[in-house]
Amino acid sequence: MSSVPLGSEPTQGGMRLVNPMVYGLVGYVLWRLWRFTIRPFLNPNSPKEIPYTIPFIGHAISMLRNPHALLSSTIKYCNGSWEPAALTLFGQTVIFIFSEQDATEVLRERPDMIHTEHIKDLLHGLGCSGPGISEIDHDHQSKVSVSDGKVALTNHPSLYKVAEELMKKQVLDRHLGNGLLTRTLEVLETQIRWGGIEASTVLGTSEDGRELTVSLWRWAQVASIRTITTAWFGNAIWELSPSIIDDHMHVDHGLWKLLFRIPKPFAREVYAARTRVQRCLVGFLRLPESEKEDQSWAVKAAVEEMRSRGMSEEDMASYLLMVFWAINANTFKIVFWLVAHIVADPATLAAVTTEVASILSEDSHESLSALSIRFERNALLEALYNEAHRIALSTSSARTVRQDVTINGRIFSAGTHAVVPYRQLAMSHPLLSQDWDLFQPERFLSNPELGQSKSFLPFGGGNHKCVGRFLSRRLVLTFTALFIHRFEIRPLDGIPEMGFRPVSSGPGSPVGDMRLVISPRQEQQGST
Ligand code: HEM
Repeated sequence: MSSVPLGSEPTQGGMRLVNPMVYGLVGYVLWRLWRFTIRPFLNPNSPKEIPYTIPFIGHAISMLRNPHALLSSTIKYCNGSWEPAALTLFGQTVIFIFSEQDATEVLRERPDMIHTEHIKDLLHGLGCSGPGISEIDHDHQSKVSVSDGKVALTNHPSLYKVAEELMKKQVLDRHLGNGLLTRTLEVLETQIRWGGIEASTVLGTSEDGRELTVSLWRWAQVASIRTITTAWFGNAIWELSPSIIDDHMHVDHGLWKLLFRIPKPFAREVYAARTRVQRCLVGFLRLPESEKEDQSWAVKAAVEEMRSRGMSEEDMASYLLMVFWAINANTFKIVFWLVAHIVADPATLAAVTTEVASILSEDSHESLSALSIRFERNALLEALYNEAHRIALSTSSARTVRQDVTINGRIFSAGTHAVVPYRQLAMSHPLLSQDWDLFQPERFLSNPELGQSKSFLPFGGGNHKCVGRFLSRRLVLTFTALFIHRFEIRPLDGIPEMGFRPVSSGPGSPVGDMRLVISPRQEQQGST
């Protein structure tokens, strides 16, 4: 048998294969050395960069799988210093802010950071065209004739700025705000009547018809979304689309797919739901004014503004879809967690029942608005409400850095994004983080100022703080108080686990449901 000498043909072919692999490996090692050792050494004031394995993809897969686990390990990697840390998500550098001091700086109104890049991404995800996004995002100028045939330039602020002011005025102006609140509570009240329970909420009826088994998750959705939507858009919207609540849920659930621009074949459900809501909103735009006289002032004014700018009906519908999503995305989740935690603990249920009964017995002729203020001022209800927000926290605020800026000694480079994840921000506070996974309203009861802590921002902070925070609080507390006052409640399940989406669109949602057996309280039939 003749032996094959070393260095003959087959080995050269092997070398050809091996060479690119060796070059690749060397290149990869050099890249890591540069990126995670040399560069940080040369830029000691940049936020700490968290190493990753796959270039471009960075931490995106971990973020999609479990955002909070990724952020916890990031904080650990920084030795629990709560320093800002940079993660890479699909080629973009995102600096996560964890401390109260840094969050306050990032959230305050400042020229070097903008929040509209994220609004543009959201609008794109909700189907708005390029020209529509540009109209919504850009200030522009137009010529107007002045005296003697002369022409002057006049400034038009972007639609987003105009519409943001309309929203603020709608909820914060005394007259407009009170009107909206009254309407919200009126509709809400009809959702918590034995005779007003929506069929989709009911899972079963006892033989004698005196008890119903209901889905708490569905009830929270239906009551909140129906209430808020009716108060903002008026009743006619329900005639245009009976499925709008389910469609909203699909959009909310799959929003991250729209934001990450996942192709349609892999995200059919969310694209189909988005199309259905858009069609409904186009229908809403086409309704004669006489059929939507009960719409809110802000929606009417925003539509007039969009029409005066000559926007297409489709882009107007995408803008309204963004409003529809923003006003409806979060409140029902807090309703769910608050009621779930109260009814799961007999002692808490008994205490709340007593408190609510005492508030309601004080003056039986009080308006719902006046009652809702008294629910809000009740120390126990307030502590429970804050604790429900704390345990479900998952909202975040995002800003884009326009030009290099130094924040508390760290340089944030132009083009990077800064995100304040409110769950981790709260975890940086010793009282909020203590026994994090346990529902302990006592932490707020014994420290009433904790609810105002700058580490506890479920509604965001700074200039873009949620405009619906007061309305949402009234709605959640009024729902909870009347629900507990009007029904005998027996939970069939324990409190479900909390699930979080890859791109947080608000508080966590339950994984599963909580079934409740309810019957009307004898003494409540016919009264409040
Ligand atoms: C539990 C309920 C809610 C939570 C947790 C919540 C949370 C938030 C957060 C964190 C922000 C700030 C986003 C940022 O900094 O970019 C925000 C903004 C906003 N929220 Fe809410 N929200 C809730 C309910 C509502 C309701 C009921 C409305 C409508 C009445 C509403 C309307 C808005 C609007 C219009 C903005 C944008 C404000 C701006 O950019 O200036 N929200 N919300």
